[in-house]
Parts: sequence; C-alpha cells; structure tokens
Amino acid sequence: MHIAITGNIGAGKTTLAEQLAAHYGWEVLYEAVEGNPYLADFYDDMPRWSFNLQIYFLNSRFAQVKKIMDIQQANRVASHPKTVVQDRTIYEDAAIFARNLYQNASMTERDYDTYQHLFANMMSLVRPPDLMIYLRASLPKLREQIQKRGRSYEQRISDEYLTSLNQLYEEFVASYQFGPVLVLDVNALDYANKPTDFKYVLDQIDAQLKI
Ligand SMILES: Nc1ncnc2c1ncn2[C@@H]1O[C@H](COP(=O)(O)OP(=O)(O)OP(=O)(O)O)[C@@H](O)[C@H]1O
Repeated sequence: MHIAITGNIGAGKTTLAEQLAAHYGWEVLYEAVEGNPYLADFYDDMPRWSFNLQIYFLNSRFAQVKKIMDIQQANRVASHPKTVVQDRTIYEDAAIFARNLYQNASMTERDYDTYQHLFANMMSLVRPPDLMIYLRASLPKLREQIQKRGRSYEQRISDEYLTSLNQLYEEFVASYQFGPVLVLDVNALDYANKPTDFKYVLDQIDAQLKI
C-alpha cells in the first residue's frame, strides 16, 4: 500500500510520517532536504533559482515514484507486503510549488512550459496513493513550526509565499480526484505530543483504510 502525506512547509508531514511508520511498521520515503544544492540559494533569490530547484525536486520525486513502483511489484509475490508512507508527492511540486513560482513571476513562461511538459511525460508512470493525508495548517501555525525547526534559510520565507502556497494547497485538495483524501486540521491537533490526538489520527486512518 502507498500512503502519502501532503501539506505546506512546516505543516508537520515528516513528524507524522515517522509516527505512522513506528506505529504500523511502514517504511518512510523522505523528501531530500539535506544535500539539496539549490534550496538555500533559492530562498535568497527565487527568480534566479526557481527552475533549477524545480528540476531538482521533480527528479528526486520521480526517483521515489520508481521506488514505489518497485516495492509494489515486489509486493505482488511477497508474503508480507510493504506499506510505504511518502512525505510529499510529485503532484505538489507541479500543482503547487512550480505553479506558484510561475504565478508570482519567479519563473518565466518558457521555463514553466518546459517544466510542465516534463511533468506530463512523467505522469504517465505515476500511480496515485491509496490514501492522501492533507495536513491543513494556518499561517501562524506554519510560522511557529518553521521557527521551531530552525533551518536558517527557511526563516527568510515570507508570509506572502506561505499564504499563496496555502491557497494552492486548498485548490489542489478540493480538485484532487485520484483517490481518497483525509483532511487533518493540525491547528487543532498536537499528535506529536498528545497521545489522544495521535489516537484520533490513527482512528481516522484506520477508518479510511478499513484496517
Ligand atoms: N517543489 C518545491 N519547490 C520549492 N520548494 C520546495 C519544493 N519541495 C519542497 N520544497 C522545500 O523543501 C523543504 C522541504 O523540507 P521538509 O522535507 O522538512 O518539508 P516541509 O515541507 O517543511 O515539511 P514538514 O514540516 O511538513 O515535514 C522546504 O523548505 C520546502 O518548502
């Protein structure tokens, strides 16, 4: 099975992925942050680095797509099939991050067209997750968590950037039709510190997956 966690910067995807993996014995597929050669430069100068960064993320996310395909192939004959939990999906790169950069004029039209054509080619191989978990978080909550995590280059992210990503996330989730979506309001949930909140999340997931 393939579970994906989707949500804005600092929404708490990695924490939840790790908690779910520990609880259910799932394998986590992380987003490549350490060693990303563009991210810090990108936050300094988005127009200069937007295309480079988007190609980097698209490629690393496509590597995950292939890995998930390999696991699903192996699962067909395995006595103990694996479940993977993915920290952010390839859909978000295109529908949210790249689109936002184009809309705020940080990516040129020709670069955006090239990106979209590459993405469309890759999409022919992408299979949607069995469950998408959307972590909905307000701007103050995102800010609080970004600050707590303390990556220096992320402290430069503007409210405007986070707000427009949040709008695109809402549009993406409202129009997503590839499978079930579980929406969790992380403003009202502290699953990292409160066992009752984590139990609530598990109950919601169990009900969706019927386990
Ligand atoms: N396609 C993309 N375009 C621009 N920035 C991206 C893209 N994908 C990821 N990022 C950035 O890379 C970094 C990823 O960090 P990380 O994996 O910790 O995720 P996160 O979005 O902060 O999640 P969370 O706090 O919910 O675990 C963030 O700064 C994020 O915004």
